[in-house]
Amino acid sequence: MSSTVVTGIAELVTCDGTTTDGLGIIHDAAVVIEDGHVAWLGPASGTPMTDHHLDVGGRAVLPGFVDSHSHLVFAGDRGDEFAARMSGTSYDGGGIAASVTATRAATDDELRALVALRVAEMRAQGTTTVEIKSGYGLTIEDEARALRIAREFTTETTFLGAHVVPREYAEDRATYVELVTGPMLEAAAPHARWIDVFCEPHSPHAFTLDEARAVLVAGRAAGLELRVHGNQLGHGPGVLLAVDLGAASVDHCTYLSASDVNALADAADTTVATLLPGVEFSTRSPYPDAAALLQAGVSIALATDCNPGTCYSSSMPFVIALAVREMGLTPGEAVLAATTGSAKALRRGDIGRIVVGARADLTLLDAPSHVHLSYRAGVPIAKALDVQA
Ligand SMILES: N=CN[C@@H](CCC(=O)O)C(=O)O
Ligand SMILES: [Zn+2]
Repeated sequence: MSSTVVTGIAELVTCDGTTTDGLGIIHDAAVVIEDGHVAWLGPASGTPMTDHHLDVGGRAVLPGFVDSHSHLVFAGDRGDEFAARMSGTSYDGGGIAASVTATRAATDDELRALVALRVAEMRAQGTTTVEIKSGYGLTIEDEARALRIAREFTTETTFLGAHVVPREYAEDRATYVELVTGPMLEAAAPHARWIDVFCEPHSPHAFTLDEARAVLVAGRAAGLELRVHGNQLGHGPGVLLAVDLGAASVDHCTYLSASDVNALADAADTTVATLLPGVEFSTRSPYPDAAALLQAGVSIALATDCNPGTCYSSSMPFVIALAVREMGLTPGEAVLAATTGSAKALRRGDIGRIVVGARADLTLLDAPSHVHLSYRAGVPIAKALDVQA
């Protein structure tokens, strides 16, 4: 087994929670990596002997970003829909049908190549773990296919047959829910860790509280863990449903009532509120107050939601910058939400922190401090660090 030491780290942001700000920063640090895991870290003066040496030249090193919400398995483009929104058209999920048509028409190899490009784009911006949902197939075969392809890139795969009710079932929603909770779930479950549902009373295409509950209960019975798209387009029951069923995460949380916030605070050990500010950006929606959520004791995460409709950005640095500028987080709070917070949203203890024994998933900034992620918004300073060992 070979080992590599990374030196020249001006600021090592461990996110290990040992300092009051949670960032656990060590200046002039080194990290030793063995067999893909962190074997040692500390001040550079105490560096042990290793087989290989990488000097990063006075830059900051962070835990790799964890993008805990994405929809990367799709074909087609909805730039026209985005342009129309920027001229005042509002989003209601109706455009998902266009992505379903394009995705069904794509070959396996075409879809695989598209996902590979998007995952590479993420890695080039510092993301080392990504969750990928299905949801643009909406037939038994197309959902299973999306998950099979997603599994080639990540273990964090999510069955989202309950993304929208497809056009062909618009007049018979109950039959579609039976399909999603029956044969489609059976075909999808072997390729998925999670099940998700778009619970949204403000969209005629999404699922009601009762439908969403049925989907999640069936998914859990099939051995899947739960996540929810909730409270995206207006106030609704998604957050309370997620908390009630002990979901790992409820995502969007754009519109929250006081009782939603209280419920999330009470459930902070179990259910994370995953904020997706790229969606507010791309749909011209109000940003949720992330600082108030932290103040209330809610566990928060940040993710891109990379998808062809509400946010075609794969960039965690963009999301971090938005969270700081528009949602009231400090640069450090935003980094924590994009690393340990989103690892918690995936119930993963082996990522999102740089500690001995964790996976050596590291992000290198072409800058001396994590503050530059939001200070130098839009500048490509972050990338996943490839280390031999
Ligand atoms: N809201 C539901 N699903 C996606 C959008 C999907 C789309 O518009 O293609 C989201 O998370 O925003
Ligand atoms: Zn989503």
